[in-house]
Amino acid sequence: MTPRLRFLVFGCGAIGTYLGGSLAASGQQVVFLERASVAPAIREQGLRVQTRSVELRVASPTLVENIQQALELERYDAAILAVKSFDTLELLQSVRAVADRLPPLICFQNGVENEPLIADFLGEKRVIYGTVTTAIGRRGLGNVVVEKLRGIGVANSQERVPGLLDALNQAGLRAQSYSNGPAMKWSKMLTNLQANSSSAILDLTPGEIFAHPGLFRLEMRMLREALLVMRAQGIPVVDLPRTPVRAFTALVQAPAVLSQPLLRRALGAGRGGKMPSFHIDLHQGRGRSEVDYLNGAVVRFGLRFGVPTPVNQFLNETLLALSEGRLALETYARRPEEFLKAAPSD
Ligand SMILES: NC(=O)C1=CN([C@@H]2O[C@H](COP(=O)(O)OP(=O)(O)OC[C@H]3O[C@@H](n4cnc5c(N)ncnc54)[C@H](OP(=O)(O)O)[C@@H]3O)[C@@H](O)[C@H]2O)C=CC1
Ligand SMILES: CC(C)(CO)C(=O)C(=O)O
Repeated sequence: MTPRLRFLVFGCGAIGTYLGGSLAASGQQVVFLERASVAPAIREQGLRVQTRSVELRVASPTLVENIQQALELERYDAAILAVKSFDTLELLQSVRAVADRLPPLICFQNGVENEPLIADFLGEKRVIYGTVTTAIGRRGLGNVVVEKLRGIGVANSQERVPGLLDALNQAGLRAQSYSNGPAMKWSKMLTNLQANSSSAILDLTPGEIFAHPGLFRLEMRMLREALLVMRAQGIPVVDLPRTPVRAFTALVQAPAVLSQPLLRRALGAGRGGKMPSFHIDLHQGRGRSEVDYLNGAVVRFGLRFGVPTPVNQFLNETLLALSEGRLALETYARRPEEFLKAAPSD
């Protein structure tokens, strides 16, 4: 058993509860920083992580509501960043003044722009690239279910990473180390892009989207744009924990007769029983969406590297308009033909 490590977890939502709850249940010291509006209720109820075989419970988790309280309690070995990408900037602004007292942040968020932003605010030494391929559903405050256990990835960019990996593995999180952080994050983004925005916009399951020939073609064009943007930057595709991203990429480039049935099956298995996160956020009326950090990132990097990305731009703009209430939810709901008419042509 490695010595007890001290973790600070930013955000006690699906991923924060899963990672931090698993670490706490395995004997590591964990402090969660959550919003003041929900922290007392989570503290009272405790944490619950339901896996297929066991239910982990943390009866009295330590929750704080601001960074000063967190720093009064401990000196940390690592922090875990588990807020949505649209909350990263506000969080970094709230901790910037105490940057020199913070440990490195392992960034487990989806998207490819969080780590550079953390480095800008807190310095290169305080960022470790991370990824989660296990799918987690949120049942309530501090209450999550492991929909599909795969693992997590952590870039081996600092001396302390092997010790952190041991602790993560002892907690059953199936951690693997990666030598190329950006390749890990971009490869994860490829998997997140699949049927995510289209499922939210159309209110269809990923299976329904991949079964429709026109929607399938549009998805493949969107993914090929993302692959070209990666290639323009010299970022390779890598496999992720129990996620064969390279084989997936080969299928995206193959003829539809071959790829469509295989991708339909793989996509069904990919997210467990969970609808893609953009669908959940849109239909829960969250008012914000991570789409601008996934499809939107493809567009921004495409502009920078001279790669046209019209399909990603269309999906990003449409889903942002729906999320912000500028477009009615019914506009394309279960109306693939209308949606395809509005999409950029081949
Ligand atoms: N769920 C999954 O299966 C996976 C998710 N991810 C990624 O992990 C990241 C986190 O996602 P997920 O856990 O699902 O998101 P959730 O919305 O479930 O959790 C984020 C939590 O952080 C809280 N929060 C936001 N800002 C702050 C802040 N400044 N201080 C304290 N708490 C804050 C949020 O509160 P509030 O809701 O009030 O804003 C919320 O409770 C995302 O980037 C996601 O894409 C990656 C792999 C799998
Ligand atoms: C389910 C998973 C792991 C893959 O798409 C994910 O990243 C998410 O839900 O945001």
